Amino acid sequence: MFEAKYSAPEVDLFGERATPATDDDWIAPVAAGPVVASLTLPGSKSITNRELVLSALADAPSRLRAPLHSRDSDNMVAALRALGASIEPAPATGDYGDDWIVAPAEELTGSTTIECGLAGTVMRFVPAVAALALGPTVFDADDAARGRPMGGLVAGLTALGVDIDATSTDSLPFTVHGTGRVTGGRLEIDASQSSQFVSGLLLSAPRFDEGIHLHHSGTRLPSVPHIEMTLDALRRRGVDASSDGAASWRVAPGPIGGRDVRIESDLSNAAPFLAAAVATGGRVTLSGWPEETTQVGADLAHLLPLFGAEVVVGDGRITVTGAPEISGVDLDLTTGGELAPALAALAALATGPSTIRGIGHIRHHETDRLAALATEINRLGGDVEELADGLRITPRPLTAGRWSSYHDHRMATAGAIIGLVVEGVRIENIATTAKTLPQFPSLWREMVGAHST
Ligand SMILES: O=C(O)C1=C[C@@H](OP(=O)(O)O)[C@@H](O)[C@H](O)C1
Ligand SMILES: C=C(OP(=O)(O)O)C(=O)O
Repeated sequence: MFEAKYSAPEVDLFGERATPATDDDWIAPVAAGPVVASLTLPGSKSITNRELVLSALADAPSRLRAPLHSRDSDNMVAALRALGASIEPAPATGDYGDDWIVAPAEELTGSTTIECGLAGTVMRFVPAVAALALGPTVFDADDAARGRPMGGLVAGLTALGVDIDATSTDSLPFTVHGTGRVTGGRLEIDASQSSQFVSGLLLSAPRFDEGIHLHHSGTRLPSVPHIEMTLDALRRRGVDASSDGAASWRVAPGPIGGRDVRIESDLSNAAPFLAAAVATGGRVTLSGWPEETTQVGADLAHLLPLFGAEVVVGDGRITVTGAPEISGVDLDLTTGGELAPALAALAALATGPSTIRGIGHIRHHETDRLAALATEINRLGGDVEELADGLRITPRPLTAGRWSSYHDHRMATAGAIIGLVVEGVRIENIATTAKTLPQFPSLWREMVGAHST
């Protein structure tokens, strides 16, 4: 379970304004004017955790350069070590901590317990690895994450002949009784609740006797770019992996190569920082912005202009310049649901109404994000209506108040965006940002405080 390794700083974060209240709430730093800042963000959660899994299943050692060090990636490292992989630090080649050298296990062994924490990538990617290990592996998670859906993955692995004990087939905890091999072959699953069910099967599939020919049978498929990220990561390691239709994928059996991989910055964690430029009419530059990527956060380059911002991408950087006013938007975010909290926060500060659709699945993220965003924005005086698959946001003047995080890093950072321009927003459990960005409070302070004009 989570230890206080990544606690929020208790010290003054932004002059007197950020002195913590009598409880542990974090007073969101208010921008004294347009925020003008340049930053580099740590590595991508989604790429780091895919590369860790592939490195642990590879046929030779790998080096991961500039990986993310956060609670989600630490949980992934611990999980793969528990199954027998060796993961050792090597001198840093990035700004945010050691590289990793990963040596695959000679033979994966179960008889262990894996704590997934709050990480969807651990609970959805590692069960198939455990099926390839010999012995039982128990999977559990924080109470807050035990309710996250697992049904599509459990049903898929079970259909492949993997023995899984569970009190509920749709959630943790459960035990995977690994036998050291999985036959694989043709499989149909319903991944409408999470693309991670698909990625979790594809990542281990080169090690299945017959690989996999996977079909999604549900009505909708969220977060498709994350499936493309999985296919891309497999191909870069020499695996024959492809999609043969919008909801069908093939991975051939065969070796996964060891690689020297540089992890890109996390472009989804870029969302609140770039949103700060939009919220304050300022200018924020992030370096480490890849020219080509499968990260859905790259879509911010065309999403933020819809709010009135100007965006320039090039030379490994993105610069977002906010306009004096924020426009309302009408967006379908089916492919990029993890960007929704930051964009909903901007919509709440806009001059006109917004609708964000295609994100029913984010009810299954760290919390029901549609309900959480509506509740928290409305608590500050906003007017947000929950739709079946999205939010309708009508801007109203917002006032000071408490913002609950629901153990959700992106809820905490959405509150920080609003707190830039609404004095007295107190964020409960800012430490939950450690899930993917332990440096959030200090980077935010640096951005707002040191560089405001
Ligand atoms: O595979 C991944 O790394 C992810 C897939 C997406 O999950 P969903 O398909 O559940 O939205 C995304 O929202 C999550 O943050 C990361
Ligand atoms: C949905 C998210 O996380 P997870 O990888 O835990 O699903 C997220 O980071 O927005």
